[in-house]
Amino acid sequence: MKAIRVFGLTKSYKSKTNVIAVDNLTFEVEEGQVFCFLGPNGAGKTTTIRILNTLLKKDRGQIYFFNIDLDKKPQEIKNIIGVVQQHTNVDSELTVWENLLIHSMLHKMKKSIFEERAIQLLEAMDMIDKKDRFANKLSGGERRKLSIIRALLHNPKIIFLDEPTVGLDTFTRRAIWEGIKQLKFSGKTIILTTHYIEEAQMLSDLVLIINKGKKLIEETPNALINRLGRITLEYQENGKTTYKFFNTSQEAKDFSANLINLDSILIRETNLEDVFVTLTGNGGENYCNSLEKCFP
Ligand SMILES: Nc1ncnc2c1ncn2[C@@H]1O[C@H](COP(=O)(O)OP(=O)(O)OP(=O)(O)O)[C@@H](O)[C@H]1O
Repeated sequence: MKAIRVFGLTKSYKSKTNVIAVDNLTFEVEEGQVFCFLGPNGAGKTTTIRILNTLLKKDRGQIYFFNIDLDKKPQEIKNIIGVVQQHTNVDSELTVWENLLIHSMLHKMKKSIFEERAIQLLEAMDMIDKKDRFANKLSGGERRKLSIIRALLHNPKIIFLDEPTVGLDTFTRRAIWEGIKQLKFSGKTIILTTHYIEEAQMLSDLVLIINKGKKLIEETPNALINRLGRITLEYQENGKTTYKFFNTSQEAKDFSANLINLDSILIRETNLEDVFVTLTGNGGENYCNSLEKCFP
């Protein structure tokens, strides 16, 4: 079953330059998948996510969550999604427990169900001993955990995580990765945006690469790597690094045999970051932005 279907989504900001932030975007997300948006700064990821989260109005396009039309039943959709925004937005003046209680009231949860679920999630996220602490006395990682617990409290079917691990230490980041894997295991659909491409490669079933508001490609990480070539030859010549992609190590070795006077040379496995940089040029002016050019 499709958890999300988006057709022709378009959004402009009416500023001096009239930016088209999202340009005729169409994609589908299968239930139970981890679906990741990748794109350089300003690509249109947050705009797309905010529209899907009912926080921003679109100009054009249709959006369905489990066949429910977002235009017709936004409240019904709010009840089946959980949202962790890019900037943690917990209420600093309230305790952890009070933050959760207010969320449960907004979602009209029964008190007994709220208490049971809140304790379960606080324990799972190793936050139970912080339950009576004011949110402004939590560390950045603890506040992020609180916003994740809050997003999960009403047991949503679809969870949006906008850069969930930015600024977190290695241990907290790994704990959140484990949490995402467990959510997927329990059948939840997860929409992830991240600038950590190794995170996208490790967690995602499907990746949608977006640049300048337009979809470039939507495939599994593995298929994207196969398109480019599974082996990367990376060499430095006069301080300039060149990357070449091959299907086998032997092809890479044969090619490198003809290279002379190199500063350094490395043959390694291709990763999703190589695909991303090839497709988007890391947001620079000479980005490829064309599948035919990038993957002839
Ligand atoms: N409120 C706004 N008013 C005018 N332009 C905006 C507004 N919000 C975003 N934009 C522009 O829309 C485009 C897409 O921005 P968006 O925040 O969706 O990108 P993003 O992919 O999430 O970027 P990042 O990775 O930097 O968070 C950018 O050109 C941005 O400058």
